[in-house]
Amino acid sequence: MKHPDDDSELFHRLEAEMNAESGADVVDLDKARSARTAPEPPAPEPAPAPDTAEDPTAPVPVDQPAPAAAGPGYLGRLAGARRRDVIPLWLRSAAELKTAVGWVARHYAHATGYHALRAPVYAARLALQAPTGAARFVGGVLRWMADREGEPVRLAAVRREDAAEYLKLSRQRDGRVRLRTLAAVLGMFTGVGAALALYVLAPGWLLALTVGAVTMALGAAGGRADDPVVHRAVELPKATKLTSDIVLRALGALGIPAISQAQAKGRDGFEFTAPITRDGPGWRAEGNLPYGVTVTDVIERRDRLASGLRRPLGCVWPEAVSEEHTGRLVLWVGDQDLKSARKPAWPLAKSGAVDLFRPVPYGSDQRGRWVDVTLMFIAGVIGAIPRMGKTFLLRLLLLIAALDPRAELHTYDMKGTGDLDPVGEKVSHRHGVGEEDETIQYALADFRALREELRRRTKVIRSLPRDICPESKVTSELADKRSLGLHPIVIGVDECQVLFEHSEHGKEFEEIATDLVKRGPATGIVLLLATQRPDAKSLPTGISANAGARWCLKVMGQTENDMVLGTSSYKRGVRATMFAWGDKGLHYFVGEGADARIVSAAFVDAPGADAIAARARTAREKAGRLSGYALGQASEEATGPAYDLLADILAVVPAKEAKVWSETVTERLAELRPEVYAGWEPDALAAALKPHGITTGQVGRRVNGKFVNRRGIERAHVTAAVAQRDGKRDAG
Ligand SMILES: Nc1ncnc2c1ncn2[C@@H]1O[C@H](COP(=O)(O)OP(=O)(O)OP(=O)(O)O)[C@@H](O)[C@H]1O
Repeated sequence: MKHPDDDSELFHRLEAEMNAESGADVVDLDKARSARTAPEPPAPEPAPAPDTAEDPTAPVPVDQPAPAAAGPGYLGRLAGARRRDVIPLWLRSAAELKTAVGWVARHYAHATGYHALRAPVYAARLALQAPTGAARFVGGVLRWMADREGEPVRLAAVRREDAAEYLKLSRQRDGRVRLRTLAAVLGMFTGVGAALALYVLAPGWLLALTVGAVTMALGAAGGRADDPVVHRAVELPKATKLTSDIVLRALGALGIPAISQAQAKGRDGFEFTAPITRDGPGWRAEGNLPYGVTVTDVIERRDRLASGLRRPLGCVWPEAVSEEHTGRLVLWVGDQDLKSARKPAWPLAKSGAVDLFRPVPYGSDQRGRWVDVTLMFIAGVIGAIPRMGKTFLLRLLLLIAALDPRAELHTYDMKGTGDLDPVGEKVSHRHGVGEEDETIQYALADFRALREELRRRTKVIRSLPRDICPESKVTSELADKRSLGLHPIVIGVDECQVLFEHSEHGKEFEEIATDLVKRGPATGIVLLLATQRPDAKSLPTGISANAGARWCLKVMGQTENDMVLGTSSYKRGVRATMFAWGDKGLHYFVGEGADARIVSAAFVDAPGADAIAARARTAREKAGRLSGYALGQASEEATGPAYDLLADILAVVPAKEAKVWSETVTERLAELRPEVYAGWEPDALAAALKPHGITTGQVGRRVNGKFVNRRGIERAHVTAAVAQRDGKRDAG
């Protein structure tokens, strides 16, 4: 830093005064600074020498003396050491072991089948080649007997006209030929003798076996190198082993100046901190990038890295290590592209139930290991551009919720394509499809009721004794107690922007949803929102900022990325923009108190979802937990194409008639739907209304000037029952 001369003088004087006051030595800062950059600082002294203190021009050492600079001692370093697993994780994982054993078994089963089918062809070809093989064998033996291998040396001696050498070689050859001829004749006799003995003495099968083996051996000897009889049953992919050279080559090709410069000077530009090892179905390299280079710089250039490694993009996964510095890179290179790699089957697809308070596997990471999610105590957002698997992911989470019979599901498919119907129709307490006014009203009534429920729950929790509810939140045990009504409530809304952007009720939806996101988790209410347009309007900041779980499939830009995954995620290298178009279901998952992880959601298609939902429904029926929308569906299914008594009553009793006699109602009903209501008496009507919680009472009317009292119903009771059943407040 430069000061104008006079300023500089003043600066130095002030500094000198301040230091003199504090009893410190006067130091020339410029010189002190230059000492820091001096190539070879003088050997550090334990205490400043007296002449240094007196001489203001003497450089001041800024580095600590050697013992202090050495950092923590041996024990300290041991305490802070990171121990590598004795048994690697992949070896401890039963699922991975099972997968690996399965692959090996399938590989050999395939190879056996392939060759067994072709065995007759192999036999025929070998038999055809046998004469050639026999000729080659005889020729080889004759050449051996004649010592053909020594011939070039003998000829060389002839060319050199070296008589002594030639004589020596000839003598040696004569001896060798004699011996070999003898051995060959003996072998021939033994062979022929053995053949004759076999022919005469051996059983048929042994003879056949021997002839077969000799023929095959001769056939193999008669083969051509460029046309093998047996071909490979499996072309193994050439997943090259990841070596340090390959990693360095790829890092050098990224165009990051610090790495390129280091490599130009003959250094590595990357310091490996652990050996490159197998990690699941791939290789793992770990090390330090040069000073100032961050893992984010590498993630940004993932496509170049893939090019440098000569691997498909879906195989190359650079990651940061959260507990280390920002230049610590873990590079995982899979054997197969993640999107084409076979996913393990979802454990809950065929059987099993869920306790929502415990972690449940819902997807697998790049290494094929299951990643868990605990749906309780979170509010979650799912964001992605269209067609990346957002709805499938939401449906998967709702299926998980459905498999806990205690959970009350509220499902809203605002896109209106029926993707959530498997869950909605079979288990949901409330289910709405489409963005029509009717659905919006239905959803609004439900949201309002949920807000009331939230308030009720907070009161219940507050009233519970500390020993039963120690953390002021719902527990699995509390959820079991039906009398408390604290069972999990899981609300899933696909294309939630339809609600929040609604011209009339948008604000109210936003208010209630924000409340549910903030206070819902502790009271056992889980709100899951999915949107294909993650911006402040479709996902209000009050909601996105408070969501405890975030799932982000492919998005196009930094704003959407940070909107779903949290502020600064993009900067920290958590970038859902790097997913390819084909990476369906692949997403970053933030939650479970862990750093962002790349997860490939389990794939459950519509028929699969139907089957799981049917299982969930059976479990609910057994537990007597089926309610609301799904129950309505059930009774309709059971009674066939039916009538809706309450709706019919509302149809025949106009709003202006607050109270009406039962006989009048039955008369009108019989007119409306004679095939159903003909012959109904007031008693039958009373009995049919009883399950809906509606009782008949005395209704007075003036007939011919006289006041007559008869049994009748109140229209308001019917509208209330319909509202309660359907959540339609405006049913009347
Ligand atoms: N986990 C997955 N694994 C493989 N493929 C998936 C997965 N999830 C979804 N897909 C595929 O992606 C396609 C799109 O999924 P989905 O309908 O959920 O997308 P979306 O993001 O909801 O689209 P939109 O915005 O149009 O509603 C599906 O047809 C499905 O085949």
